[in-house]
Amino acid sequence: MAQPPPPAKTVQESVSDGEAVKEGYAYTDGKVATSGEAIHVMEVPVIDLGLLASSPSAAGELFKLRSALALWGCFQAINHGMSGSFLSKVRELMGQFFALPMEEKQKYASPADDMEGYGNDMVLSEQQVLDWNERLLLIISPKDQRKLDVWPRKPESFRERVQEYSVKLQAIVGVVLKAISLSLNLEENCFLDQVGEQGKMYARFNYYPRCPRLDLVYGLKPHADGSTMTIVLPDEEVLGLQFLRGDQWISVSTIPEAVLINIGDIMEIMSNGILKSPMHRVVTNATSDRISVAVFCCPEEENEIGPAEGLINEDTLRLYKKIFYSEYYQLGKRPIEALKI
Ligand SMILES: O=C(O)CCC(=O)C(=O)O
Ligand SMILES: [Fe+2]
Repeated sequence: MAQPPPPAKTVQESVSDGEAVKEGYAYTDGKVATSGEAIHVMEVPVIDLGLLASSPSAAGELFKLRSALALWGCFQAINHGMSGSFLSKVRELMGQFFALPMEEKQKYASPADDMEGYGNDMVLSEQQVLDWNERLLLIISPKDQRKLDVWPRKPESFRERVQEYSVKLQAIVGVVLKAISLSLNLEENCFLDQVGEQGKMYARFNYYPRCPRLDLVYGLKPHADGSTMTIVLPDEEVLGLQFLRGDQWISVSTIPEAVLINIGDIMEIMSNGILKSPMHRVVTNATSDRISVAVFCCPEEENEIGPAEGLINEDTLRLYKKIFYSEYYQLGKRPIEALKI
C-alpha cells in the first residue's frame, strides 16, 4: 500500500536537523538588514489602566495615552487585571503546545482554504518568502464563532486558560477604547459604539525558533495590523519585536507583568489619522527561541467604521471614507490605504 507523503517540515524541525535556512524562508535580495543595522532598544511608554478610570489622576494618564498612540502607536499596559502568575501560565501553555510532537500539532493544522489552526503563512504566491515561525491562529471571541476542531486538546488546560484570557482581554478592550475616546475629547462610548461590544478577537500564538542566519529571515515581516487594537503578550526574556519610528527600527523591551497594546488601521481611521497604526516586525534570535501571543481585536462584522464625527470640522478635513467592516476584507489592501480620501 502506498505510504502517505510525510507532512511538510516546519521551521522548528529544519533547525533541529541542522539545516541552515530552509528554502522558502530566506530573502536572497538583501532585504533583511537586521544583522547590519544598529538597533536601539527602548521601553515604550507605560500606561496604568487603573489610573485611567480614577478621576483625580485620569487627565494626566489620558494625556500620556494620547501622546503614546500618536508617537509610537503602542504602549505597555499595567494594572490590567491579570496577575503576573496568570500571565506566566499563559506563556507556559504556549511553550508546552509548541513543544508537542509534530504529529499532535498537525491534528490542529489549518485547512488549505482557511487561516485558522496550526501552521505557517498561507502561501499566496510562488515568490512569497515565508516567515520564520510556527503559529496557531484561533478565533477566541465571540464564543459561538470558535472552531473547536482546531483548538488544541493538549496541554489539557489550554481551552480553559484561553477562555479565561479572552474574558480578561475583552474587559481591557472596553477600558482602553473608552480612554482613547476621552483622550481625544470625544464622548466616552464613541469608539466602543462603532466597533461594538461583541467585536471579533483572533489569537495568534507565535513560536519563533532560534535561527543562525539573522541576515536572511524575518520572524514576522514588516506589517501594520488591520485590527482596532492588538494586545501582545511578548516573551518574558527574548527581545525580537521592533517598531518603526521615523525611519528607525526600535527594539522594544517590556516589563514582564505588562501587556503591549498597539493600535491597528481601524483605530487610525476612527481617530482620523491622529493616532498612528505602527509598522512593526519581528526578528529572530540566534541563540534563543521566542514565543508571544498577539490578540487582534476587530469590530463586529456588520458595523460601519469611519472617522469620529466629533473630530471633523471646518479646519479639519475627513481623511478616510466610511465603510462597513465586512466590506473592507475584500479590498486586499491596508485599510488606511484603501479608505484614504
Ligand atoms: O511576536 C510579536 O511580538 C508580535 C506579533 C505580531 O506583530 C503579530 O502577530 O501581528
Ligand atoms: Fe502585528
